Amino acid sequence: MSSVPPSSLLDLAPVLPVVVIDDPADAVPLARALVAGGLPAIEVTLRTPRALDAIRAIADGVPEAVVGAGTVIAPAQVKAAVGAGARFLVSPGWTDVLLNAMWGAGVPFLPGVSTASEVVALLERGVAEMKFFPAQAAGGTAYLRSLSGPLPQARFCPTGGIGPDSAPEYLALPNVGCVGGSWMLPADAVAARDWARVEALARAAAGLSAGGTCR
Ligand SMILES: O=C(O)C(=O)C[C@H](O)[C@H](O)COP(=O)(O)O
Repeated sequence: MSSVPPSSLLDLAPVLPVVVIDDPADAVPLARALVAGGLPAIEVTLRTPRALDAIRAIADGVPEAVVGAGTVIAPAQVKAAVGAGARFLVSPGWTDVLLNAMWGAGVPFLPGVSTASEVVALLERGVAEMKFFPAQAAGGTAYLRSLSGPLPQARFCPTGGIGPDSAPEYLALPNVGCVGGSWMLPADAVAARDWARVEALARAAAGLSAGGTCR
């Protein structure tokens, strides 16, 4: 089974796919397509009733993937996700209660922030890697660039409204490790189980860098 390297969740790949899985039977072929395309870290959002089953299926069936849970907003979900095999946790926002639960889980985590005060509060607690959410709506690259002056020690995975065209501009920022997004999993491709198309989109995403392509 793969484990998240001690260095950083943000350095596994330039793009972290954010996945919504309705049918756990899709989990393994979907994860295989992403891994084959060069995106090993996969965030399965806890937004569907069978999300934990999807995480378990990927953890068991695709050992080369690094599967994590997204949309984690309650301590009970932390426990359930790690129990299902999640190797990292991502939240859209955070509270002290949630942060304590994620600290206690023993896996890397990215709490969500969208303001400077939230960043400072996380740094105060010893957390320097976070999700910037919702990235485009909360100020995009201009906002993150502004944060990098006073708060250079904070590193981000911006997520929300990012696509292949805007990703390179995020990746060019000194405080961005990777970007999150769902564009490599178009709803019609998933509905049609067109895993070859998902793999091709993942491959293009994996090749993104600050310059545009070929990291
Ligand atoms: O559920 C969560 O915790 C999220 O992170 C929401 C994400 O922002 C989107 O699912 C991905 O954003 P899009 O690339 O705009 O689709």
